Amino acid sequence: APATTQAVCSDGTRVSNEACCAFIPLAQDLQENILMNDCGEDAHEVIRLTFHDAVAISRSQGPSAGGGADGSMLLFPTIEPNFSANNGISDSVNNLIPFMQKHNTISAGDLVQFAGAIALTNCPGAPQLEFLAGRPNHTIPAVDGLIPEPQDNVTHILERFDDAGGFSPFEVIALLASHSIARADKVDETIDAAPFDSTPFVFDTQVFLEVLLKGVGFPGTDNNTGEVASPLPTTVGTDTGEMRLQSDFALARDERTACFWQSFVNEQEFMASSFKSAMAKLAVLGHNRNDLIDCSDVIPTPKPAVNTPASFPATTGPQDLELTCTAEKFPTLTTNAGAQQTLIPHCSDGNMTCNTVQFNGPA
Ligand code: HEM
Ligand SMILES: [Ca+2]
Ligand SMILES: [Ca+2]
Ligand SMILES: [Mn+2]
Repeated sequence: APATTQAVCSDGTRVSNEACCAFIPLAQDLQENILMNDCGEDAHEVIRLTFHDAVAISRSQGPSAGGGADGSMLLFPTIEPNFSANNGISDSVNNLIPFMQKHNTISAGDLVQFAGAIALTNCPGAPQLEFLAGRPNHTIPAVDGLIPEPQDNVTHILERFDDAGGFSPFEVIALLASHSIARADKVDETIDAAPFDSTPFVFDTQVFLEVLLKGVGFPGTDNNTGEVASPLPTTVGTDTGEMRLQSDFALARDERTACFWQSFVNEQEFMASSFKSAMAKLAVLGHNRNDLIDCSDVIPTPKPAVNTPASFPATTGPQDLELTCTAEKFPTLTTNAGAQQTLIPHCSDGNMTCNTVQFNGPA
């Protein structure tokens, strides 16, 4: 039977609840004014913000520690963005603050999670996230110390995710699919936008492969907290070499998580659906799902996957794998041709300076 719908928005979109209509012009505004249909820097930063807003909640410390996915980062822009684990988050906070005034029926918590879901649709291969609306604006700033840092050990990271929202080790690794579309600006302040995999504009499984390879060097300086050697460190001009976070390195090799990590290599659908499930949990931290309205029908279909299998980047190969999961067979993958490391482009369109937006703001 055809799906029944409860409301038709002014642009003709059919939605299950009239309350979802307000998000359609917001999506358009976000794309036109910050995201520009690109899986670039601004999209990445907003996706990181969904995590840093949501994970700041604690089952052991109780409600006074923070309200989870509540938009506190936007509502208290001079407090949380100053925590060291949030270094760099001010860019996305300042970019989103103007949308609170322009779309003032939408709460800050909804804005953050919705903007992240829209940003993700710009990344080929990403899942269409669930989006639930109705997070209230009554909230408090989170306390410092709740955001995982790359120098944290595996025990600490797994305990933090459990304390935040009962995430399993499998769900933690699934969430790190996000590092397939991620670059670091602050871990090494001497370089800009150091990617965590060779395809930072595509939501693919390369990050799960590349973090398993032997590290050979650093894209910038070699003495940064939370960074270890990467397999593709060559930097030329604005094309910054790959950076590896110590936390990703450790999670890929630890006996509690290595098999989960390895299980995502070259498994695009499995990775995307596992990420989607874990993100559905993250996005409602601090709320009861049943109090929210399902507005998933306002999230567009993401750009399709590129559908190239995972492959060893040129200069690397199976001999560089550092596998600790013995329970699973590692997939057979091809190696890209080339005697030298292929540079990782700085912009998704191949240009040296990218189309990015930065609004000034209080953060
Ligand atoms: C163990 C947990 C995690 C740690 C230690 C961690 C750490 C980091 C660090 C240090 C950066 C670089 C920030 C900078 O220097 O600019 C980063 C970037 C990023 N992280 Fe994570 N992260 C974790 C989990 C997650 C999760 C669960 C998400 C899910 C949404 C996420 C999404 C991102 C994104 C999208 C970026 C890229 C931002 C950009 O390119 O500007 N991270 N992460
Ligand atoms: Ca929050
Ligand atoms: Ca990627
Ligand atoms: Mn960045």
